[in-house]
Amino acid sequence: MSDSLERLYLAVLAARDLDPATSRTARLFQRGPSKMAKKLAEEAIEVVIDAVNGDSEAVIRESADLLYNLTVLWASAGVRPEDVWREMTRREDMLGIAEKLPKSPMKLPKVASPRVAARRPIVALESRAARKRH
Ligand SMILES: N=c1c2ncn([C@@H]3O[C@H](COP(=O)(O)OP(=O)(O)OP(=O)(O)O)[C@@H](O)[C@H]3O)c2ncn1[C@@H]1O[C@H](COP(=O)(O)O)[C@@H](O)[C@H]1O
Repeated sequence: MSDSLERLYLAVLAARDLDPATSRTARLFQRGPSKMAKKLAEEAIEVVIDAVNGDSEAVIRESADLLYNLTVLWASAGVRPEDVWREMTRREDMLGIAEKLPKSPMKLPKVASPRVAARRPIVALESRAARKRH
C-alpha cells in the first residue's frame, strides 16, 4: 500500500506543473489548498455514505479518490509519505510501550494557567490504550 501511495505521490509531484486544462492535479494546484481540502472532504463523505450503504465496491473506488486527493494535499502542504509512515511507526512503538506500562491511569499535571487550559487536554497515549482495554 505504501509503495502505491509513494508512486502516486511522485506522479502528483510530476503533474503539478502540467497544463491545468488537461491535468486535474495541475488544476488542483492552480486552485490552491482550499480547493484541495474541499475535494478531500467531499471524497471522505462519499466513502462514509457508500460504507453506510454497504456498497463495498463504491467504498473501494471512493477510497482511491480519497487517497489521491489526500496525496495532492500532502504535496501542497510539503508533507511526504515517509513523514506520515514515521509518525505511524512512532505511534505503533508508543502503543507497544503502553502495553508494558502500569495499568493505573497516568496522573496528568494540573493545568497551571488559563492559556494552557484553553488548549485541548493532553491525553497520554497510554491512557487511551488503557481506556480501550476497559
Ligand atoms: N490517481 C489519480 C486519481 N484518482 C482520482 N482522480 C480524479 O479524481 C476524480 C474523483 O473526484 P470527483 O469524483 O470529485 O471527480 P468529479 O466527479 O469529476 O468532480 P470534479 O472533481 O471534476 O468536480 C476522478 O474523476 C479522477 O478524475 C485522479 N486523478 C489523477 N490521478 C493520478 O494523478 C496523476 C496525475 O494525473 P493528472 O492529474 O491527470 O495529471 C496520475 O498518476 C493519475 O493516475
